[in-house]
Amino acid sequence: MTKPSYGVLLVNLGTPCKPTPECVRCFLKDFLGDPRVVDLPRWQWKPILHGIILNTRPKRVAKAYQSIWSEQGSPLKVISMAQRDALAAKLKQQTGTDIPVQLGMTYCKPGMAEGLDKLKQAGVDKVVILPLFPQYSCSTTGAVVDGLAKIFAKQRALPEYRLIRDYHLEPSYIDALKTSVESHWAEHGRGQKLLMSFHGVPERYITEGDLYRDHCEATAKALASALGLSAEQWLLCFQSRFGKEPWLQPYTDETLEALPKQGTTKIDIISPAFSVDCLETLEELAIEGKKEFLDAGGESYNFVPCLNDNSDHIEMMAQLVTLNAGNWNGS
Ligand SMILES: C=CC1=C(C)c2cc3[nH]c(cc4nc(cc5[nH]c(cc1n2)c(C)c5CCC(=O)O)C(CCC(=O)O)=C4C)c(C)c3C=C
Ligand SMILES: [Fe+2]
Ligand SMILES: [Fe+2]
Repeated sequence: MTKPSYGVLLVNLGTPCKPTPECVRCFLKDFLGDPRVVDLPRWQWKPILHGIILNTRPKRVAKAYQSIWSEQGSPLKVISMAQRDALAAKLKQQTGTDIPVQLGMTYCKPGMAEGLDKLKQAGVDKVVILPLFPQYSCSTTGAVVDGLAKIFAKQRALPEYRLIRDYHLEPSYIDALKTSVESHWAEHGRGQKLLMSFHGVPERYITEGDLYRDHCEATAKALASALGLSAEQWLLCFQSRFGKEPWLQPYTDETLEALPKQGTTKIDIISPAFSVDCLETLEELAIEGKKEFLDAGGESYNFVPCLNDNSDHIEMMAQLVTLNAGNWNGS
């Protein structure tokens, strides 16, 4: 059998293995313990994390996970694995060769080390690494790079690797989002405004150099323009704030509460920063966001799912991978 010329590591954030307070605690300990995510000095953050957050948050968040859990497990992991399989099939169809694709997550299992090991066992020493965060942030893609450095620090030989830092303006990504919104409109009708709700980060990360806000704004403008929306027909907002310092604004929850009072009672909402549906979309937007909007006087609230394993999303990943593999293709 011919050796594959390279492999692909798809990376997503991570998720608890079970929707129980114990597993959520273990996930939050790993995730919120990463200085890329919460960058406060350790002496200040560790007592808050271990003394307060890990004792109070897991019970509440486990309930939220239970409301979205599927028979196969956490949606984030289940859909990411479907993406992995679909991408491997697409690459085989396009290149005629078996290009191994593995999933690795920054936190919890399967980890990036496990994914890289499997690629090594498949015989590849060249890897395209695709973090599934379309917009770069130090708190996501930055954390992936730190995680890789920790793994590589324990190895004598390193694979050759190419990292796709972001794809926030990739035409095939914008096109896939456009198609998804248009088919949603065709099926469910169209609201007065399209809200594009991105995961937030502390505002300070941006003033200190994170590219995230610029990337979100560029994605949002490109999508609005692809859909032919005028300035009054769409809004950019940021969800999931955490802690006391200011995060990127406008906040999604405050926007949802304010819109009906301003005469916007029918909306569609999409979350382009997430490659797969997860707690932040299925619970925070599709369940809680809807309640907030309807309670504030809204009449119609339609959540547009993430691109997940849609064929044009997988096609986009295959394009990004083969482009970045460059001279590895066929080597
Ligand atoms: C505390 C700081 C946080 C930063 C900074 C942050 C950035 C960030 N996160 C995502 C994507 C996801 N976050 C998810 C869950 C989640 N995020 C935070 C906190 C920060 N995120 C917490 C505490 C949680 C867990 C839930 C909770 O306790 O409220 C998820 C979902 C995981 C799942 O299992 O479904 C994703 C995905 C991005 C893209 C981002 C910065 C750009
Ligand atoms: Fe667990
Ligand atoms: Fe998050």
